[in-house]
Amino acid sequence: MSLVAGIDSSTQSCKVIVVDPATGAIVASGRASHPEGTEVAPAAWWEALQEAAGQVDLGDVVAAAVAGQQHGMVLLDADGEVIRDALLWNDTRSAQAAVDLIADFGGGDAGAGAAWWAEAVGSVPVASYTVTKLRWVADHEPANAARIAAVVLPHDWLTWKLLGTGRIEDLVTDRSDASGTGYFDPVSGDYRRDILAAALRIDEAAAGRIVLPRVAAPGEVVGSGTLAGQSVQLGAGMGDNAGSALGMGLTAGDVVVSIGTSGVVCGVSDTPSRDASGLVSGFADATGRFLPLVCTLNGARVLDATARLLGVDHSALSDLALAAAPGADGLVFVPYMEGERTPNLPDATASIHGATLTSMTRENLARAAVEGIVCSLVDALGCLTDAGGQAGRVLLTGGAAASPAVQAASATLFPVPVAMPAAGEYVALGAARQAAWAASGEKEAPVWALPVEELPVAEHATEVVAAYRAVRPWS
Ligand SMILES: Nc1ncnc2c1ncn2[C@@H]1O[C@H](COP(=O)(O)OP(=O)(O)O)[C@@H](O)[C@H]1O
Ligand SMILES: O=C(CO)[C@@H](O)[C@H](O)COP(=O)(O)O
Repeated sequence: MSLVAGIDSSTQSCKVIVVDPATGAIVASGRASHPEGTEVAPAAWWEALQEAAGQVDLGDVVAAAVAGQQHGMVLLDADGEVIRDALLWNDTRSAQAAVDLIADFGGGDAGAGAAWWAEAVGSVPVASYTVTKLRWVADHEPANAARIAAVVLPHDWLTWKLLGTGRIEDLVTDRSDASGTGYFDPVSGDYRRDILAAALRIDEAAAGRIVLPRVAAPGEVVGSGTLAGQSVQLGAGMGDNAGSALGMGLTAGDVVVSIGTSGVVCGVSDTPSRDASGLVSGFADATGRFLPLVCTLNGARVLDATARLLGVDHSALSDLALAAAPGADGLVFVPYMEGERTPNLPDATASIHGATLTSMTRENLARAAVEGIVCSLVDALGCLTDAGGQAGRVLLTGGAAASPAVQAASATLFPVPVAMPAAGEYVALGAARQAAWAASGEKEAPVWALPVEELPVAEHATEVVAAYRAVRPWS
């Protein structure tokens, strides 16, 4: 039987799954960790991919695709060598570059600049986007900037490594990941060389000579490559959030809430999003549609830190949280531990409110951390719907979705029903689905069932969200 492989090269790890293309059933999986930090040598992703792929039998695999963490800036010189470590989506050093780029295109006026960006590329820059990282390199590392021959994203670079030609002219990407760069218009499907030029402070002729990966069509075979010794056909790959949307076969009205390193709320749409407030990113999906998305910097790692502090594992942290009453006896945790992206508060820190001699218990702290993350994503869902997004149901996914306490808090805090897709790696599954699509040569992706469990509809704990909103540092 012919099989396909899906790869999820995300912030903390690389996962490889082997899938039956007829049903979408996962027959094998492997995983390897990525290094800590917001600045990473791309070679570490390649090593992790080899390690994870080495854990599974690829003998019958005929096609593969890579989904990757979005926005990371990978700079290549004319020989295809990496110029400096990649700056990841959660590296906030380019926050001022974002402010400057907005002002530059608004004649010095931030509001006009934001409107210009939303119209030009669907999103208003924040530190996460590749374009701001390029400006940062131009301003702080001119010698590196002068060597740039190609700019790619993590998934583009891995796909190119799998293709194995070593020629930067063979770099390829897809519309979903290109739409997170800040210099690609997801509506026209064209790169904006004028924006690239402005970001790097070079003229447009020079920007025109920089190789940007060719934007392949959804379902296209971009070439043949080698995955851990196995010859495979390669799909174009995608950004990881477009991957989970494709893996779940997302339809209008269903909203993915992912609690991985990032917190993400997104849905598919036939129409582009152009939110000049900057809260909603107007990305593309991996099928030819759009993927309006709200992303926070503080997802599962807030629970990692809380569990570490309390000296417990995730299972015990969940037990502690469930032992406390909803609202944690007034303890409120605003989880902006890594600064925040939505809202754009790159220098923010986390804060704990309502601590008294009685409320400051281990149970309440665990509960407040869980509720803080979920409330930040309730805010994110509000951003999406305020901008016109539909939300009939939440599909909860990402590493922290395995926590019973997170599931319980989600069921009571989101204002719409919450469902749990059956345990699975949906980003990698989306990549596998694209690989199956490419290998089939069909016009549409194969249809795979999505088993879900609806979480019991509990009474909505609006007072918990209200208590959170009363103390978060914005309104
Ligand atoms: N049962 C759990 N409860 C809470 N957090 C968890 C649990 N299992 C894993 N995590 C956390 O989820 C994160 C990994 O999720 P994942 O979606 O794979 O992240 P990413 O895609 O960003 O690498 C880690 O921070 C991990 O500690
Ligand atoms: O920046 C974004 C989306 O805009 C993040 O969602 C990254 O794509 C990283 O994803 P995870 O590793 O947290 O899944």
